[in-house]
Amino acid sequence: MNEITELKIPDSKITDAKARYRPGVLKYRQMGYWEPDYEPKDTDILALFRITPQPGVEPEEAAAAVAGESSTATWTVVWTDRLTDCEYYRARAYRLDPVPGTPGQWFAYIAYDLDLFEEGSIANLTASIIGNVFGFKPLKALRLEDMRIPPHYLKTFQGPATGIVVERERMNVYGRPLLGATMKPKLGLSGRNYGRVVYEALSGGLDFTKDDENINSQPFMHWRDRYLYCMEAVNKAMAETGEVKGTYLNVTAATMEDMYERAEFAKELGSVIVMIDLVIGYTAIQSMAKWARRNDMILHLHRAGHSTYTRQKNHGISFRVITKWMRMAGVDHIHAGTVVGKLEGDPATVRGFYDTCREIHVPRNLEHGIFFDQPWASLKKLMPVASGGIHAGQMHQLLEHLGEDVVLQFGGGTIGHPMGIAAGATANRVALEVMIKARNEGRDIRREGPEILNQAAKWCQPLRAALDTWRDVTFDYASTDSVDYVPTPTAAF
Ligand SMILES: O=C(COP(=O)(O)O)[C@H](O)[C@H](O)COP(=O)(O)O
Ligand SMILES: [Mg+2]
Repeated sequence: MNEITELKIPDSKITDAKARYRPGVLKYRQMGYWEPDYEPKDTDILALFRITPQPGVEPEEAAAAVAGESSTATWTVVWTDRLTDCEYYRARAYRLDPVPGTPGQWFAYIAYDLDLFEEGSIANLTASIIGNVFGFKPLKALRLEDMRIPPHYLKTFQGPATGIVVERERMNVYGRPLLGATMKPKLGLSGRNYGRVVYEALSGGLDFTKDDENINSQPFMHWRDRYLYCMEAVNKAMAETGEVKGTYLNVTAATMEDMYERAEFAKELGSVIVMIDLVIGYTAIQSMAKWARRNDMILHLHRAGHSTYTRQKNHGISFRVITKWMRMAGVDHIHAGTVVGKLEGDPATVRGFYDTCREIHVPRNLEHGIFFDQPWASLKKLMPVASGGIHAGQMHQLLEHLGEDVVLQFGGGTIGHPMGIAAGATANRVALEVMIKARNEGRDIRREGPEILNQAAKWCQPLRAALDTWRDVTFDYASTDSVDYVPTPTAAF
């Protein structure tokens, strides 16, 4: 019989110092990482994990393990525990709720003291919160569903470099979504042909065109070539239409130095916007956000790669958390889903992402997957971007689901138009303008939308052709990333 048993140590937090700091292995609960009575402080960073414990692992122990491994604990008692104010620094799992309708999964709430994190660093925040724990053996799966970032910590971040209000002022577009197009084919066009597409799309009525996520500087089109032809197209389209136009020049590259060089050239050529991909990493994103703020540049973020870890409900990170981190990191645009397009997008879940981008204060709303009240502490608003398999025939649905502060981006839905690229752009612009007008006149666009489009198609041949080509195209598949919420009057939230 060993001494620990002799001391009759409890299965919960051990208060006897001799038993607690004796060399050996303790349960995370015994080390104090499960504290159901804990009242989170206003300054605490809160995380909500969906945990799926291995068979035989109690949910309290699994939650305590996540709190422990993401803060001060390791698998065994260490001498240095006694040199640390563990009582203060320890993260605490303080609440567990079974996931409605999903046996074996739990929502675990964990509180982290502000002192555990470096100011203004997404890298530091994430190295704790998602550092080791996702590979932890007692868990079958783990998902970071949501976080509450207190204003005290938010205030150490820059937030969006430009923000929705100033972006609208720079673009001189008010009262309607902005319109864009992603270049297609993604890869293989020469710089000159690429520039032609930009010109056609912008002169046809779009506000923006954009590089796709994987257009950087390949052998078929080096970046300087692309930037030069694109900006020639932008300038020509602006002169012709009298409107402000932009093209997201993707500055994603292998090193920060390369990205800065590309961004500087974009600025020199007069671009109002540059673009980065999520795959460059949090630190690079924050660096580019600071560069964008210093250089009066709108910063577009393509969420390339996110679905590798955001889409499955039981493991990874919800995109609502990525959205939150990106608003803190300081980008101005973020791809946030279309609902009706070709890519994953449950309506309620997407609504939660959009609120996280655009609201000054996001109240807890379990139906939209929002677990915490989130005040945004004056960080500017982040413009959501709807992109992926959308077309003019869905304009009423897009407006209904996504609202007005959004960029609607039609790649195939512009460049695939049977009458040409400029006609594709015109079809989208006309569809948008008539739908906004109808909405402003108080019409029920959800019900009357198709008829409103048909009426406009009588005088707008490009819109007629767009509707004839794509009207029946829908992507009806079940969403994988839906919200687990069963409304009951007695729900103890
Ligand atoms: O290529 C496209 C859109 O092309 P198209 O308009 O031809 O479908 C974008 O990269 C995706 O929409 C990104 O997805 P998300 O916005 O979900 O991150
Ligand atoms: Mg793409």
